[in-house]
Amino acid sequence: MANIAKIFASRAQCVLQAAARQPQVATRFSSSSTNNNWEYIKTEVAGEGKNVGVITLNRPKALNALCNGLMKELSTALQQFSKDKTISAIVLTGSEKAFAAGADIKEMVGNTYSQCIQGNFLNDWTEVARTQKPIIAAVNGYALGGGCELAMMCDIIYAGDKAKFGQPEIALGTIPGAGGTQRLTRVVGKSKAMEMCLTGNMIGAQEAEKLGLASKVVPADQLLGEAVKLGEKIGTHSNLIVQLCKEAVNTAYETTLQEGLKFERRTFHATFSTADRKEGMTAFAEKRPAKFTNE
Ligand SMILES: C=C(C)C(=O)SCCNC(=O)CCNC(=O)[C@H](O)C(C)(C)COP(=O)(O)OP(=O)(O)OC[C@H]1O[C@@H](n2cnc3c(N)ncnc32)[C@H](O)[C@@H]1OP(=O)(O)O
Repeated sequence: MANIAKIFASRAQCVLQAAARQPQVATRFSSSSTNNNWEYIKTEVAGEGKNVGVITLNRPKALNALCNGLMKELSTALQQFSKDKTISAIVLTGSEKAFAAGADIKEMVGNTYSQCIQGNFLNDWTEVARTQKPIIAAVNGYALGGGCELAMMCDIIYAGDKAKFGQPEIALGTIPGAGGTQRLTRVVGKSKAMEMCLTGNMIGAQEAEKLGLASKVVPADQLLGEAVKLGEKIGTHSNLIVQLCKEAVNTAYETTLQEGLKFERRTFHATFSTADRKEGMTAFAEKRPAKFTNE
């Protein structure tokens, strides 16, 4: 028992991310501190405290179809924001017409079975789901196929009121390959996931919210601002504890209830090895705002 507590405590120390956070105010963007030598994406930092990393998929002519080059840039940008101690949360967005219209059909049309197997096609997309910091998908327009799967790899989905989600791979003679049959089913249940995957029919933003796929629907032109505000709100808390909390929620999708409850309990116990847990509770008792140090 003591050993397990120690493992979790040391893990808590290992994932330490120091960052100065600022209170939530208006949304502000700046690209000055980020690398913008990208071909398929744009990156910037946003928020009053410049602690929200924003990645915009930027391949408008192909409705942000997720070609290899785009996915490689996305992975790199996610890794950069993950390592950046000033960043508390990441927003991933696209254009007003398309978050992403799926994997690039023209790029994969000539793929053979042996190439897919030997290259483990689409495996590198999992970088998104492996990211330790919270990622908010801000979805306007089409999120289809790999686009819907990409949104579901994020932690929270905010949808613009014209967003459309779907898994249309069946119409191409294939099936979802990056989580569409798995993550979607866990979120919306078998009947709806089966209907979407077997027909290729899209659902709108309101229905996505009703089903729990999106947590909020906002007017399209306010979407990015709302997503950044959410990132800023998350950033007012300890980055360290946010990371542990994200891991605990994600564990609910990976394991049995009993194992998940055990993981949660031990992670909860591990927070008692952190300075931020002590500070959070002390600040409450002293009726003052907490000053987290991510330790
Ligand atoms: C993980 C896997 C296996 C997958 O994701 S498979 C792909 C799943 N996604 C899809 O099947 C959606 C494919 N796209 C579409 O059905 C239609 O483009 C939409 C989204 C309904 C939009 O329709 P429209 O508004 O009429 O735009 P449309 O003219 O089709 O698209 C604009 C351009 O983007 C291109 N494009 C759109 N989606 C694309 C995709 N997934 N891959 C490659 N190119 C794509 C399209 O070919 C066109 O290019 P061009 O102007 O050179 O002809």
